[in-house]
Amino acid sequence: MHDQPAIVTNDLTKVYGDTTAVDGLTLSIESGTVYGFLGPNGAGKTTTIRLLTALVAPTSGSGRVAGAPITDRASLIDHIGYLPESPPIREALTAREQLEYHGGLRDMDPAELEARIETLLERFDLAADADDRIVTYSKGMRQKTGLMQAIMHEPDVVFLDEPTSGLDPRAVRTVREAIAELAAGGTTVFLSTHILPVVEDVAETVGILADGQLVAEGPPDDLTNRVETGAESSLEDIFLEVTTDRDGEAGASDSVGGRDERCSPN
Ligand SMILES: Nc1ncnc2c1ncn2[C@@H]1O[C@H](COP(=O)(O)OP(=O)(O)OP(=O)(O)O)[C@@H](O)[C@H]1O
Repeated sequence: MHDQPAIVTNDLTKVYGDTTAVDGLTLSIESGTVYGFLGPNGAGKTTTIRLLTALVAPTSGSGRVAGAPITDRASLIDHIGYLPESPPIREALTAREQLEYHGGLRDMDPAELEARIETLLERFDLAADADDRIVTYSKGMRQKTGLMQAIMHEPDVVFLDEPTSGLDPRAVRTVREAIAELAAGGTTVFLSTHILPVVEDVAETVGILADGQLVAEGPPDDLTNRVETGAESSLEDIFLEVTTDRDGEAGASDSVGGRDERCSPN
């Protein structure tokens, strides 16, 4: 696993009618790293994740995740975890029941499953609420339940779409620490978020998408050092610079950040 990139794509493209949601995306993401995936609304981030998790088929191009082709969901499924923006959890269940149900779907050994659930509930501060119905949970508690579900089978690669959305600062910190722990344990984390400080804190590499194209990529420090705005430069500066066109509208990719502008991740 460590000899090959965890995620590789080659010219990956997804077209919906007149919209090219993902446009010739070529990625190579090392195992055991956190990749921060940024982009304005509608840039194609969720579509990219749906391609990489075999939920939609590419129009053209190819990719592999944990060695499995992204067109082969059956091969891919054991290797990946996915926390979508709205986690697929059942309101009528308790968190414990939800996790048991999900582990059952994944054919996890029952004793191993129970131990794993206890560990996760403690880790995410949900042990005291684990036997209450999810319908009574706050947004943050639901988000944490979704995150536990995404990582409970210890996937090689986990895709997190806005994992800190709706969380209070303490819960954000828990999630940030969990992401760092996952990566330290060898899991590759593909993190899509609008919350730049979280990315700056945890990601080894950042990719910025605009109009379906990768317009900047590199370690956060390298990206921010490229912006000549003096001491105030930040990931927010680079984000705004590469996703803003000459008319000052977000989302264009043909001004500052053509593909040639990308930093090398190395
Ligand atoms: N199933 C679909 N059918 C048609 N168009 C779609 C579909 N899914 C996404 N799109 C379009 O593809 C483009 C990219 O959408 P996507 O949801 O991937 O962006 P995003 O970067 O995740 O946005 P956000 O940050 O707002 O979640 C948008 O123009 C969207 O309208």
